[in-house]
Amino acid sequence: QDIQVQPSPRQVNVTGKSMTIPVAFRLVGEQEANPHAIALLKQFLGDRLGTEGFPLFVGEKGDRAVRGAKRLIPDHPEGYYLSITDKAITLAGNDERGTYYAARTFMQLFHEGHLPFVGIQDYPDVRFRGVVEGFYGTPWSHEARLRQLRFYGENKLNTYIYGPKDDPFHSSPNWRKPYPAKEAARLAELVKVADENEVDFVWAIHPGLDIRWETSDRDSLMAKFERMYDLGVRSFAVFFDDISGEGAKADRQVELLNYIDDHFVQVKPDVTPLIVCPTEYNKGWARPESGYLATIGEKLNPSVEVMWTGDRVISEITREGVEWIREQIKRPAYIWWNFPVSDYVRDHLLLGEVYGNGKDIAGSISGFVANPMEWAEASKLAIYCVADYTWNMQSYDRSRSWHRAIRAIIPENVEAFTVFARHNSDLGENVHRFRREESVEIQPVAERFMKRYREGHYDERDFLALQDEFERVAEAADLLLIDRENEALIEEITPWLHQFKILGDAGQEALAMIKAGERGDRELFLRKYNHVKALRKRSYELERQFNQNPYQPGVKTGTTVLQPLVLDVFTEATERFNRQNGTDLPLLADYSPCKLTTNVPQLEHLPLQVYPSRVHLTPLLEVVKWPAGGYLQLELDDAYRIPGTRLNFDVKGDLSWGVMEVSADGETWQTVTLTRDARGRLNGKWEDTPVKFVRFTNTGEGEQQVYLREFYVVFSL
Ligand SMILES: CC(=O)N[C@H]1CNC[C@@H](O)[C@@H](O)[C@@H]1O
Repeated sequence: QDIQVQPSPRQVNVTGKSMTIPVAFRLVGEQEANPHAIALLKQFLGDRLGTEGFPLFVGEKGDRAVRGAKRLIPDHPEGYYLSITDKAITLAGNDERGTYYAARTFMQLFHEGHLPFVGIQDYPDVRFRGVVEGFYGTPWSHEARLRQLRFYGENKLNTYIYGPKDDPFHSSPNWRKPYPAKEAARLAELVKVADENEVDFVWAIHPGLDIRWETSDRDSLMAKFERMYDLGVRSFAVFFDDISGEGAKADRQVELLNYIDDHFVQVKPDVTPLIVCPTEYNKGWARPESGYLATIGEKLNPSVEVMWTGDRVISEITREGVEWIREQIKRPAYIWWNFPVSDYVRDHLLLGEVYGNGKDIAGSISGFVANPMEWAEASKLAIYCVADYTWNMQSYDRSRSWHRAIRAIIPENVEAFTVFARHNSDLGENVHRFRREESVEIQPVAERFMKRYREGHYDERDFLALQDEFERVAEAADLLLIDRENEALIEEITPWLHQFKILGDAGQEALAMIKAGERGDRELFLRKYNHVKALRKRSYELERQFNQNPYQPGVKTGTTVLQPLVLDVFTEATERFNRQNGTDLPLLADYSPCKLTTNVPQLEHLPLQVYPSRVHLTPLLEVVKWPAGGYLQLELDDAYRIPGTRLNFDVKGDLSWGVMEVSADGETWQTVTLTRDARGRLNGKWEDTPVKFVRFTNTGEGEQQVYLREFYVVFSL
């Protein structure tokens, strides 16, 4: 039968035969085997375990219990040999973790009262596999982390890197300070549960925002690592990402890292290799003239792992890309994959398939950890697939893995969640220009239908297919809203489920407008028209109510295919009705009264948040390199007074290198006086004459490195 094991094992020999599950098992090898594997088996087998019964041999290579299998155990870290015959069961690890993984696979083979006769030889492609909790935004809760660690144990992920950007004891201002007692106790519990699930709990520190290259700060960092060691932490990382100025200097960073390696990691008996996230962590930012990567490659102790996000901040990982960086840093890169992280598109859920990474990169990397969404349960879809991909790349099948992930996460509502996830996977326009497929199956139907509808002869089968899809959307939302099997997941996605229900209803009603219009049924048409407008209004209100944050507030769903389809159908049907009836029913406002132009590369695709009388630039999480002469310009759709504009670049020095100006025609400009408030933000206004343009320019001599924390313009007629 089809042996379904997650992640997909390397070598599986099945005989096609099986046996009914023995009523009793007796463990052989308990004294020597990995205690976590033994604990897992005892918990799983429960009262089936006894002194009599079917023999279950468990142990590591060299242990007596599994000496007969010695030659069959793969000679790879975390490898294992598993066999089930009518005589005995053997779970033999190449090391302790391998035995644990053999037990995890064994547990998955129980199927409908039977155990298959099978021989499995298995081991992972990638040495370090897992998750880096490294996003901006609300850090995961303690309970969410505990659930994550157990999930990693189930999926043979061996690494969890604790590095939430907004934890003040991980980053500034308190990285020098010990955790308060309550947080310390929680971290100690996480370390314990990680250990039980054979996961390395890596504690990361992010000192670069304010580190001083003096002995005192070096000692503070060492002291903090010692305290984390006392809490049980045995794996450590230093993140130097998203910083500028003093902290970004490669030679200083290397000096500190080598000191930590020489005086902490190498002297402790049980600490795994140090991991660093460099400041130049992607190829788009690597500047050979800076010599940064060359310094890392030549001077950083070879035992230190160096993280890398790929060719860009958010990017697919390719063989060419990992070979390039390997040359630069003189070691395999430890991949920090920025997916499904959504801290730069916070109004979207990223529930789609994991794809686009090379299947030929295993030999060129040392690790692969995914940076997830702040929505821990929702992130499990992608994490499950990353576990499958990093364990056995060649056999990885993006669709099979994704469907299995859904079944693993919400087994009672697979169909509904599949519909929901299909239409919540793309990011929409974003500053990193990273996109994902969405609504793949229905997209060609939607495109063909709209084209032919506009031409006046759509295919009824397409109409019915779209109607059916919108019905499924509405049904899925309601089924998931009452789901109680994974309450933590439903709690996270509830705002999006409400939005999804509205989308399903609006889609059906917009299609009903077409039929009413064709039948000349004015009264019905107007009912449907008003219902769609009401649904759109409810959607906007929901956007203002949930998931408010200073970056991308609100709740977006189906933004790539279904939402545009509803708008297109509504608009076309209403325009036809107006023509046929001489009416002037208004269309749905979906305009943008503001256009951004810039010559600052990192700002070129910055989405705008447009409100009736305000426009905000989406704040950026990374350091912005603003070249001399670099400008950012907003063009409004009309001439307005500017009762207020605010700028916050979070720079310590003054902003004498920059100037804010306004113009009515884009030719003659007037300078706006900016005054700094108590929080260092620059405020200005222009009420003398109405203007259409607002711009900010680096009029200085050199490049400036700033954080785009806030930039908005309030305008009024
Ligand atoms: C190494 C890295 O990607 N650092 C940052 C900055 N880039 C991506 C962002 O979305 C963050 O989540 C992330 O923590």
